[in-house]
Amino acid sequence: MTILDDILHVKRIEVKQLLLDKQIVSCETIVQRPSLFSALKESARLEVIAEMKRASPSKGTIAGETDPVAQAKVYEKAGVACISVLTDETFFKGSMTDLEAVAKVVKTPLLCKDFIIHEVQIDRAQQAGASVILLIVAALDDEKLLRLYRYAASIGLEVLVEVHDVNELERALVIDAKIIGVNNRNLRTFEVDLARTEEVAKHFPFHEDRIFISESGIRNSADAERVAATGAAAVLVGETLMRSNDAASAIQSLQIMKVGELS
Ligand SMILES: O=C(O)c1ccccc1NCC(=O)[C@H](O)[C@H](O)COP(=O)(O)O
Repeated sequence: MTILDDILHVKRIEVKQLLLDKQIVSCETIVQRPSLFSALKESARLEVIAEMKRASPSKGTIAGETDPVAQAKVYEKAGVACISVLTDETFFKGSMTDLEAVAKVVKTPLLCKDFIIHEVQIDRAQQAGASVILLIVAALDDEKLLRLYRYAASIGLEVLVEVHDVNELERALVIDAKIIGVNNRNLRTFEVDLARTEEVAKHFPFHEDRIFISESGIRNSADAERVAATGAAAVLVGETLMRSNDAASAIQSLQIMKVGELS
């Protein structure tokens, strides 16, 4: 059993509850936000996807009392490409209320960071104001991955498809995922290793119209430079920004020029 198995067990219970909740209805894009894909494609610098993360299975409480609205405003002012809000309550102490509150105050692309296994969660994310959802390849079989990806796209959402290794990258490419993130965290040991990004990057079809992102364990500009060298368009950063006394400066130190863009 991995932490992912434990999380998915809770998600199955949550989905049953959501399906009973008649308030959740599919709705065409409620909030118009800029495209994450376009923002990352057009940028000359390594972009930051900044995460609102109160706690995690690997670290326990990180910043439990943080005001998500204040944090999101700092992120947006610092020019992040996207704000990610962890909405899982049981393992990350996040909530849909956090996402709804953030959605009201920012205009940037907004990622609902959760463990999605059913369409009703996608509807809920959109209803809360998200413009991007996460699909974790390790959590889904091929049929469900494709079905959820197509469903999200059909209601106007962008999808960050998360992989951990080259096999999962191949599965993401089979569904023609356009935005693919490598999570550097081993879900069995919680160890983070940026070599995961480097390994997957060797097999990533950069010549195609796709975006490559590195997620987890990014702490400083040296880490940013290391993953930027692989061809990553963005880093997804949670803990480092949540623990920082000056998140804006921390973000700035990660927004480095991409290799080949320096003149
Ligand atoms: O963060 C964890 O402990 C964790 C454990 C199990 C599954 C997922 C987990 N994290 C979710 C994330 O993807 C990260 O919050 C995100 O990539 C940011 O990571 P970091 O910058 O290392 O906080």
